[in-house]
Amino acid sequence: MKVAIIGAGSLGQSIAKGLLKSKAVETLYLTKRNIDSLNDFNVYNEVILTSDNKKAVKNADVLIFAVQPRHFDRILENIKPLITENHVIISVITGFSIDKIEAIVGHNKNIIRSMPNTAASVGQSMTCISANTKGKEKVSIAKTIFNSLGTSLEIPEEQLQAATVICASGIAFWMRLIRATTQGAIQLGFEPDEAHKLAMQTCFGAATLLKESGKHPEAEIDRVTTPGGCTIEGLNEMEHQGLSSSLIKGINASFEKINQIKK
Ligand SMILES: NC(=O)C1=CN([C@@H]2O[C@H](COP(=O)(O)OP(=O)(O)OC[C@H]3O[C@@H](n4cnc5c(N)ncnc54)[C@H](O)[C@@H]3O)[C@@H](O)[C@H]2O)C=CC1
Ligand SMILES: O=C(O)[C@@H]1CCC=N1
Repeated sequence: MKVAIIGAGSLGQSIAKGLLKSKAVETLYLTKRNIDSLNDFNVYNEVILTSDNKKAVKNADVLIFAVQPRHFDRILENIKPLITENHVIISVITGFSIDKIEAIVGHNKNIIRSMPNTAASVGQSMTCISANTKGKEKVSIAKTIFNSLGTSLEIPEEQLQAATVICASGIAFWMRLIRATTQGAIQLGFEPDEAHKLAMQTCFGAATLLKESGKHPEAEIDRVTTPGGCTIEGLNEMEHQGLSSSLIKGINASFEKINQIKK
């Protein structure tokens, strides 16, 4: 597969690292206005760094757009004459609808709108994808790419804003929970690096338990909570302080915001 990442910034580089790690690409073009900061990628034979988007579009089959929303229209207009019916256009750009992309490049192009997260760089992204009518035939290509960076799920485009909150912003939400747990562990007497390790691995273990057992979180909670013990004491105090409620309210606030900034 010949892939181009147009706009290799923070997320674009996460995707590039994941694709290189999983050896999913034969050639990988990385474009950016100033490519100096991409020098770390020079060690890979399959990577071509360029600030020329047209060169990347001409030479790649799959185009992954990872620029800021405000730059996307102009970049698409610029390369539009070079986009063919064989290209697979994948956008990871927040809030930029398939309708808007079709209005620029045409309905007859394969368009996939996606929302990965930054864990793509370590092969653990949860990526949601939606396609236009023509792009439906190419969903399997997008899935191959995103499954090489973690797990993917095809959803209706109307749910993509919600998926952005849960999966993309979700990385930040989970980081904050890990940080809070770390702070709690330091208060209990652990050194910061030990506290961080305990919090991280316990979080990883909890997610892995659910993934591998297929159980509901509450079933795993029941296995930990000794009647009259310290776990239920802690859990109930967290709920009295609004743990679940504040997470749900935060998710809703984030969703309201993303709908306000939608293009
Ligand atoms: N799924 C997620 O976790 C996240 C998704 N996003 C979305 O991903 C997109 C990219 O976000 P970031 O990577 O954080 O942005 P960024 O600003 O780090 O990266 C964008 C890159 O595009 C480059 N660029 C600008 N104009 C260009 C042009 N004409 N040709 C080639 N490159 C050009 C910039 O130099 C920059 O390196 C945004 O649309 C954002 O909404 C952003 C953050 C997280
Ligand atoms: O915070 C934001 O608005 C973007 C969308 C998801 C992650 N970052």
